[in-house]
Amino acid sequence: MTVLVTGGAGYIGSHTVLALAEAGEDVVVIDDLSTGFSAYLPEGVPLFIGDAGDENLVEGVIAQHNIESIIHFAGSVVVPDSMRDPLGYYRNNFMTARNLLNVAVKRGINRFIFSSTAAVYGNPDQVPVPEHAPTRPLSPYGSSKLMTEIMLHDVASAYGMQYVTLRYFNVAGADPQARIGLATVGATHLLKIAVEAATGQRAKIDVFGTDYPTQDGSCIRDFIHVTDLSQAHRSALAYLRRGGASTTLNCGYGRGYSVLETIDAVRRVSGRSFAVQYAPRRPGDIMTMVADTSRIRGLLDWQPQYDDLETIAAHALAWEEKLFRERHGELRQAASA
Ligand SMILES: NC(=O)c1ccc[n+]([C@@H]2O[C@H](COP(=O)([O-])OP(=O)(O)OC[C@H]3O[C@@H](n4cnc5c(N)ncnc54)[C@H](O)[C@@H]3O)[C@@H](O)[C@H]2O)c1
Ligand SMILES: O=c1ccn([C@@H]2O[C@H](COP(=O)(O)OP(=O)(O)O[C@H]3O[C@H](CO)[C@@H](O)[C@H](O)[C@H]3O)[C@@H](O)[C@H]2O)c(=O)[nH]1
Repeated sequence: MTVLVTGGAGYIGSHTVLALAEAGEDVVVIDDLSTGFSAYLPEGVPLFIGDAGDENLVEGVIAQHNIESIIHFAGSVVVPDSMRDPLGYYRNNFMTARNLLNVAVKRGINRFIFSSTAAVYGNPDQVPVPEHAPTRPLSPYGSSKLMTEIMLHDVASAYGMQYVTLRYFNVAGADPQARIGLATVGATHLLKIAVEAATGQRAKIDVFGTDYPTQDGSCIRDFIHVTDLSQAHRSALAYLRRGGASTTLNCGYGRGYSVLETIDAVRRVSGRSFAVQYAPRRPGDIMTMVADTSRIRGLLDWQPQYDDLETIAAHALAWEEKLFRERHGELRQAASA
């Protein structure tokens, strides 16, 4: 009984693969390494390098391994990039999932966990936002995820598949032991940029929009620690294995922090100050995004361990310092070779 994880070499995927492997699950990964890193997979986890939308590749992996469920992380993830390249996002998020589902149906795999996003809600009428709130994405990224959610629902109804769609809010932090973390070069996530500034890799951080009608004028986000999120995937898998009905669940803690508060948390845990520059609003940004978490807390056996912004910031910082040392060391070695 093996779990196929697409995008398992990426940020959230690698933390989930680690959580599954540590729990004794058999896991195989398909990843094209476009933004992922094979080095972040635990030893012994087979990696198939290629496109999760390549039906021949997926068929081959399923034929070789006794796959009982699929966790689908693979995709393109940057909201502003999707504004510039909508077709790329519809291809890599929607069409990849379509092909993967086609093979899953052919091979009779009937448990599927899908990485969706709070971006499907757009600007919510109600905060915290419940799962039944209207979905009005503001970006092609959010639309591509919503279209995939709808397709998954239709496929599951037609072929007797059970699924859990997880709508992640803002994922941040790193493995508490700093074994893995967010390593994407040029990542645009707020906490990543802030810890890059705190470690001197950036001269400043821009705050995109300080004129929102919020307490301090900046946007508000609900940050979830990546390790807690990885455990939510394990809990979702257990839920499906005990026959749980298909469902859609918000993944957050239910508390919002402004962009400025988040930057302050990084300043506090790092003890370092760095320049903060006010900049215009970023196209596609949602103003306030906070999860109503009653459904996930009611349905899954899931106990978050790191529900604290400073802990999230501290883990992100510890990982960034390690990554910086590693990359700096590599550069020095290359220069002296
Ligand atoms: N990071 C967040 O805050 C966040 C929030 C909501 C949803 N999500 C979703 O979670 C999932 C994982 O995101 P992440 O933050 O770990 O990003 P990531 O870029 O680190 O991970 C994506 C992984 O998928 C791989 N990949 C991309 N396209 C592929 C393809 N066609 N075939 C095979 N592999 C492919 C990449 O190489 C990478 O390893 C994505 O679906 C994303 O939309 C992320
Ligand atoms: O240098 C920066 C980076 C970000 N922000 C702001 O910080 C907030 C959060 O931005 P970011 O970290 O880029 O995350 P989101 O745009 O909220 O999107 C993230 O969270 C979504 C779910 O809410 C996921 O779907 C996306 O994949 C993930 O990138 C936004 O208001 C940004 O404008 C800044 O002010 N300066």
